[in-house]
Amino acid sequence: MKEIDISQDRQSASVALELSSISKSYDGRRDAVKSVSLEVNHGEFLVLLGPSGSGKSTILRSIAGIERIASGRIDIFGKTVASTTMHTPPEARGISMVFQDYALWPHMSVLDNVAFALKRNKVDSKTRAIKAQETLSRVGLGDKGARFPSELSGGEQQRVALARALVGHSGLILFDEPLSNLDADLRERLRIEIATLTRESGATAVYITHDQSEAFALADKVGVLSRGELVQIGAPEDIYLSPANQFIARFTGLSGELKGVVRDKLGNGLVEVNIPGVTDNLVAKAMCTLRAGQNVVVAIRPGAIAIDPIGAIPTCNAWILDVAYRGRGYEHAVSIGDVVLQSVFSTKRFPRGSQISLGIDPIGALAFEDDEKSTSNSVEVESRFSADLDGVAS
Ligand SMILES: Nc1ncnc2c1ncn2[C@@H]1O[C@H](COP(=O)(O)OP(=O)(O)OP(=O)(O)O)[C@@H](O)[C@H]1O
Repeated sequence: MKEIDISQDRQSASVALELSSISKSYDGRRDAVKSVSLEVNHGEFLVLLGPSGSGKSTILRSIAGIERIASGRIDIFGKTVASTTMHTPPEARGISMVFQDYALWPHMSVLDNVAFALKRNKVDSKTRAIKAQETLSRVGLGDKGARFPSELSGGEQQRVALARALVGHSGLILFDEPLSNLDADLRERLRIEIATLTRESGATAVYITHDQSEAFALADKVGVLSRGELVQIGAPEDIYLSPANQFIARFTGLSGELKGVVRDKLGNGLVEVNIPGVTDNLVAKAMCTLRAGQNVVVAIRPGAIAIDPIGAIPTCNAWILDVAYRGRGYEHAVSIGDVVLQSVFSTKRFPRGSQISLGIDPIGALAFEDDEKSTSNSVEVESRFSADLDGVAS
């Protein structure tokens, strides 16, 4: 099988990867991926974010050639590798992959694992060993080349897998939740290494995860998936500040949701909302066309809430339900009306049971049309907030 020569295409094509309306079904009935189209530019880092079962792995495996698409087209560096009628096998797509279970060859030394990636490019054995050693040094494992994978920690094994992906300069690297088997501290360190080393190498990356803080930290561009559909794609800041719908707002981190009725339109895309029992003048950003009298759900980003705001008019009164120490400050759970807002950050500790006032910044108060037509505020919100996102809205 002739391998695709990407070296020339890479220089000419600003679009490194193009998915044109790809669909895939495993049982012939329900689509695991529904008509997904997107482009990734050369050198760009795309993260596909979605809950379990949203189709992330299916898209990644289709790009790699492990799965056949039912319809649509996949182009890599300007060459079609998959369509309804053709399928280039994985080994001929010129792609590197980093898996969550590392997928190293157990019988080969660490150096050989990395060097092996160069074998298919017909690089001579001496150059292979030199390049593999250089790349191992770049990932901080210059002294571990003679070991076998079983003699390394999980984090070190994942670094070897990263070195193997980087050494071949394949141009396109696919990451399949590579950090999910690692503990929190190591995850953060390796995330930084993946971000910097991949960018330094000039490779284009597609990375899948269900962790929104990981996605926002890594990506130039985030694609959000829900039930096999690409529901929004854009810069992390755009997705966080202007989520296309309530699902995306929830999935990317909320303190809570408040149900209310639009009192007035204020201009500049803002509306004044009456939240029964809480406040009659919550200023929120309209996320769709809204009119006075309309029922809305206001999704509140954690970074938008300030306790006892200084120099600003408070939005409402609230009570502290819980407080948790987080190193750089405290996260509070606060009760307003019959709603609990979580992850309300302050550098000051507010004791449980104390009454406080809350300021809510409209930049993180996102008003969506409420389909349920009820103004009860007893909605339960699964807050997936990570403190990492605090700064995004500010
Ligand atoms: N080999 C398979 N056979 C049948 N159905 C499958 C297969 N692989 C995935 N699916 C189904 O396709 C849909 C998308 O699955 P996929 O694994 O792509 O999602 P995901 O977002 O990667 O999920 P996770 O984060 O749990 O890995 C799901 O409904 C899943 O049950």
